[in-house]
Order: sequence, then structure tokens, then C-alpha cells
Amino acid sequence: MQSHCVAMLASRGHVLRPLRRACHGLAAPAWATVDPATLSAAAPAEGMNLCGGSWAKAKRTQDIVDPLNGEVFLKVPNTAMDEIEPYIQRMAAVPRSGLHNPFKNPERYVMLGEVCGAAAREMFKPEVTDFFIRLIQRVAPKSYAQAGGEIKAVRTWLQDFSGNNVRMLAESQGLPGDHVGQSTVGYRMPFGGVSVITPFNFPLEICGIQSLSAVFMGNQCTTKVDWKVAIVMEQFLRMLHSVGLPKSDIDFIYCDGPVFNEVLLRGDAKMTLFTGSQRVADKLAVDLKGKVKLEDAGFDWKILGPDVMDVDYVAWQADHDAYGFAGQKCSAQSMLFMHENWTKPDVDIVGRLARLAGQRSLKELTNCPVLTWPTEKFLAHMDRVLAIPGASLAFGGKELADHTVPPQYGAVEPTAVRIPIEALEDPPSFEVATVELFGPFQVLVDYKEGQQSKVIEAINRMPNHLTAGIVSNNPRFINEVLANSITGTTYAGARARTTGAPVQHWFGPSGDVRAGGIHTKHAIQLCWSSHREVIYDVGPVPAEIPAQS
Ligand SMILES: NC(=O)c1ccc[n+]([C@@H]2O[C@H](COP(=O)([O-])OP(=O)(O)OC[C@H]3O[C@@H](n4cnc5c(N)ncnc54)[C@H](O)[C@@H]3O)[C@@H](O)[C@H]2O)c1
Repeated sequence: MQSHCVAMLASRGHVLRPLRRACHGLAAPAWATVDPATLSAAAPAEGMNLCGGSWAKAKRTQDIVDPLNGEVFLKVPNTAMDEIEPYIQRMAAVPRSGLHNPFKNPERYVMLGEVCGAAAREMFKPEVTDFFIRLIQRVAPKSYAQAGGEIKAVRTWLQDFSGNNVRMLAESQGLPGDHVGQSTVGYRMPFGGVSVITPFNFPLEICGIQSLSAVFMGNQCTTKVDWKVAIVMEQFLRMLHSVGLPKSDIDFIYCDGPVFNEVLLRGDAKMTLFTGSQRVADKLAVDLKGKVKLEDAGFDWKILGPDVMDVDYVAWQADHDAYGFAGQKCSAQSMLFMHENWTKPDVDIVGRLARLAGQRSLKELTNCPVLTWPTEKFLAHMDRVLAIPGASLAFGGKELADHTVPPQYGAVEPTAVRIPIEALEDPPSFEVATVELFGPFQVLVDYKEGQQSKVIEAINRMPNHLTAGIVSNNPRFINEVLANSITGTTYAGARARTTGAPVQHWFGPSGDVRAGGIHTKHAIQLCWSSHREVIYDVGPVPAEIPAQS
């Protein structure tokens, strides 16, 4: 199998090294319906919808191209407006009290804990780990390590929610009453028919964790993943079914955004967890009358404080945060504020970053195709940032040489534009400099001692508050920044980063009443359940009935 896989990839002029490393000769798991080793124009794989426990095709299919060479290697359902009625009916028919709640079908909490345990064990099998890594790499080409990170995160999370931990999500809180027979108990109740919408960049982690989180709390979920990568979630669902998840707990649909918008409106989705761009987030918040939780755009900053330490490590982390998976993470470092101590010749953080960025390559998939910013659009935006007074190109800025990435995607060098902090005081320049370019691009901002208030002012004017890093071991500096900012997931200290939140961390934006979260018990309860108070008052009644009031 290994030689077949390598030969096939080579015959299509594929980037070989990282994929070859993945082709261990392990057969695809029995529950899988695609094989990442054979996905090709010669033998395109086919995706399927899942509704009410049955897998089915749509009348039309959508071609999905291999991001590394533009060949159609996948055909998925292109579900049309006149085919969505079954999804609408299913969503609308879910009881308001959900599939389970603390009073109804509590066996399901136990069952779901068992499913998580069995799913984690399945994902520990070398052939299953390898299968998911290779499949992610085919649809969202990222390095073996980056793709492996998703599998590790999901597996650990499934372990965390094995056994009694699903049940414990529905833990209630009680208080003694005013008299005998009275007590008050707060319960976590589901919403009913809900949905999860996720983008292309984490084909397994976000959709897998959010869909299961919805079900844990008693909801029935309809999941829609960007169809460029949704084949991964389809396979994950097939794996979950093989370890006991009821097939009707999660419906799954391949369609474009407007079609799913219609499903949500007509199915009266009681709650939608949207992960993706700001534009769609804001549209859904209005369309769905606020019944949303949002994991929206990320324009993420990192501040290098006045105290310089661990320079090699800080540079390595900054490169990783800005350019891992070519910056296509909501948590990618978009703006790096550099105290003047970090740009002195003996420290030269910019030179270090340039050297690290220069080592990244498409061959190794340490630089990757950019799936939502074609090269031309990327370079045009870079030019707009370069037009800011005082701006200069720090490194990168060119299209990659000798690549086969199709023109609808981007193939560019890891790039940084450097500007002085004063430039951010000009509103039009600020607006240009803080656009979330979902690719290998960051803005480096120079600031001097005494200009910390300008840095804080800038980070608070940014529209998004998802992740941030404060690189300093000075508690007063850290506190000054923490006290005057609101970012949802913030790392502070010499090892501060913006990306790579493990599943024991809350991950999500802050400072917005619509803010959702992922991973933790608190995130799951907040997004997928609401509080209900039951006051038990069973008597005995008093011997004398009180006077009327
Ligand atoms: N905050 C987070 O945790 C997080 C995580 C990952 C990505 N993101 C953000 O996602 C963005 C990148 O992804 P993108 O540009 O592909 O996002 P996008 O908003 O274009 O698409 C996201 C999903 O929404 C669907 N969609 C589009 N229009 C819709 C509509 N009207 N109704 C229902 N669904 C609709 C898409 O088909 C896709 O599945 C970035 O802004 C990034 O910061 C955020």
C-alpha cells in the first residue's frame, strides 16, 4: 500500500514528503467510506448526507478540488433548496425538552459517556489516527504535526467525557428552602433542535466537538461543515455510529451557506453555534433573532513586553503562531507589538522571525495553500498595508515559485509588514492594518518605552477579542495589560502564545454577549443548555392558614 500510495501521489505531481510520511501502509478502518491514499481525479470519493439515521445522496453533486493540484478528487452532495424539507421537519419536530434532560431518558447521559470512551479507544488505534491525519491533510493540507494535533485534541476530549462526565455536565445545584418540604434546584435543560456550522480550517476538531457537545446536553443537532472539508466529519460520524452513537442524534448536510440558512429559518433552530467569518456571524445573529453563540473572526495580537528573555523560544513561538497552517487559524497571530528592547541589534526579533519564516516550505506543508485568499487578493491586501505611512516589508511578500496550487487558492510566502505604533492612530490606517487576512500574514508594530498606553488603546479598538499573548514575566506589566483588555483566551508569560489551545482550556471570544466557547464543561453548558429552576414545595402545609395578604 505504501508504494502504491507514493506512486499515485507522485504521478500527479503531488507534494510528496509529508504525505509519504503519512502513508504507513495502514488500511482504512472498516467503518470508513473513503481512503485518503486513493482520493484522486481517477477515482474521486463521494460524500453523503445523513438525515434521520439514513445516508443519502442529493440530486446534484459539488466538485471538490485537491488544494495541491486543482484536480477534482471528491464529489459531495450539493443539496438544493427543494431537497431540504426532511431536515427542516426533523429539526422542527424535536421536543422543546430535548432528547434527554435530567428528568427524561437520563440513560442517554450514560450511553453518551460510553460512546465517548469507545470513540477515544477507537481513535487510539494507529490505523484510525493515521486515517484521520491523512484525510485532513488531503482536504486542508497542513503539516503532519498540525493535522495530528486535531486528532490528539479530539481524542483527549473524548477521554475527558468518558464515563460519568457527560452526566456531570447536567449537574444541578440545590438550596434549602424556607420551610420543611421546600427546596430549590437549578437544572441544565436542552434547547431541542439545534445546529452547528463550522468552517474549513479544523475539519475534525471544531465540528466534532461542538456537535457532540450539543448532543451531550440533550439536543438533536444538524451539522453543516464547509463542504471543502466536510468529508472528515462524515467519516467521524461513521466512526461514532460504529461505537454506539444513535444514528439519528446528529443530522449532517452538505450544502452551501444560503441553503443551510433556509434550513435554520424554517426549522426554527433553537440555538446555532456558528464558527466562521464575522460577516456570516452577524447575518445569522439577525436572521435567527439572537438564538446564536458565535465563534467568529479572530484578529489576534501578541505583545512583546519590555523585559527581553528566552529570545529563541519567543521567536519560535511567534513564527508558529503566525505561520502554522499558513496562518489559517482563527487564533493566528495577526499583529505583533514589539517593544523597542526586542528590536535592538543583539536581539533582532524581526531577523529571527524572517529566518524561521524562510525555512517554511510547501513541500513539507509547513507552508500551505491558502483556501480563502487567492494569491492576487493576498498581495493586493499586502500592498494596502504597505501604503500605510511608515510601513515597510519585513519579509516575504511574493507568490511561491514552482507550485501547482490552483488559482482559486493562494500560494504565498509567509509575510510580515512592519509599521510604527503611531500609524494605528490614523483611523483609515488602523482599519487596513487590522483586517483579518486568513493566510500567512502578520503586521509587526514597533513601540517604544512610554507608549504602552497606545498599545492598549489599539488592542481595545480591534473588533475581535479571541486570543492574545502577553510575552513578559513582569507581573506588573502583565497585570496592566490584563486589567485593560478583554480577549477571551489570553496567554501571559515568557511562553505566551496565541494558537494551540489544548482541550482543557476554554477557547472562545470575549466581550460580546453572543460569545460562544468550546472544549470545557463551562463552554458546553453555556452554549448548549439553559438554566431552569424547580422549586419543590411538597408540604406539610401549616396547621393554620396564614391571613390574606
Ligand atoms: N472563533 C473561532 O473559534 C474560529 C475558529 C475557526 C475559524 N474562525 C473564523 O472563520 C473564518 C474562516 O472561515 P471562512 O472564511 O471559511 O468562514 P465562512 O463564514 O465563510 O464559512 C463558515 C461556515 O459558514 C457557512 N455559511 C456561510 N454562509 C452561511 C449562511 N448564510 N448561513 C449558514 N451558514 C453559512 C459556510 O458554508 C461554512 O460552513 C475566519 O474569520 C476565522 O477567524 C473562527
